Amino acid sequence: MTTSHIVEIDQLRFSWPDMRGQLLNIPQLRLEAGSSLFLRGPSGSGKSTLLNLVSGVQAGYSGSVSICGERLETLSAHRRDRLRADHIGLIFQQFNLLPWLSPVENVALACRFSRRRRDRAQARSGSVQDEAIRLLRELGLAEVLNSRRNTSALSIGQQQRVAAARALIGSPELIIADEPTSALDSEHRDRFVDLLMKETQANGTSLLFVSHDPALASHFDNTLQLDGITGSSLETRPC
Ligand SMILES: Nc1ncnc2c1ncn2[C@@H]1O[C@H](COP(=O)(O)OP(=O)(O)OP(=O)(O)O)[C@@H](O)[C@H]1O
Repeated sequence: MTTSHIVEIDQLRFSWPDMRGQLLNIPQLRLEAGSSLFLRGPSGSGKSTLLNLVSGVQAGYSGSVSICGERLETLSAHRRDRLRADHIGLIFQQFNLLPWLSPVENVALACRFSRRRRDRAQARSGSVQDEAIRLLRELGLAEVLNSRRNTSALSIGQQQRVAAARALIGSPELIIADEPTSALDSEHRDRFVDLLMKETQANGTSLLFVSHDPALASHFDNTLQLDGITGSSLETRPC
């Protein structure tokens, strides 16, 4: 990797086929290693679409999107999948955990798709399993390690922290979190964001975090406001 920018966007324009006007129009965006960006905007303004472009799931844009120095539009779908597995940890709104697996197995799963993350996890704790346990402990989930419950028996807040541990294992350069706090009350929400921030800062990991909730913006280095088709733009500014 030859750049300190984990995400680099230049002249990005995107619209869905049946849309009048551009949904996304981002002249330039840089996310440095270890920095955090809060992405907000009204429903339908294109937040999830932007995350899908950045994570290489959605193609068909003009301009350039680079992750860890690799321009996604020059890569095959297979190379984009590889890049995502190796360098991006994803936390989804619905967590997407496998309910029949234990919390440790869910966390370890991320290393199954990436030798790079597996090697990093092993280097840190001796084995993927021990690194999963370390992360779950760090995230305040020691109690679920001692129980034999599978993941579906956990509370929403516990599932959310399992999802965060799964995103963090193997130290990917970028964590992308899509509305991970929408099911939480304000106290649990703040605690979760603080924990996530602490873990990403300790690893020098960049964080791209989407939420409707403006109260969270103060936790982040920068805010990007999307205005959808009407304004179709954004500004990056310190909070
Ligand atoms: N696969 C798709 N095909 C066509 N249009 C789509 C598709 N996915 C999203 N859209 C449209 O793109 C616009 C932006 O959707 P997107 O989900 O990115 O917004 P969002 O800001 O994440 O919204 P929310 O906050 O409600 O999740 C919406 O008008 C949506 O209907």
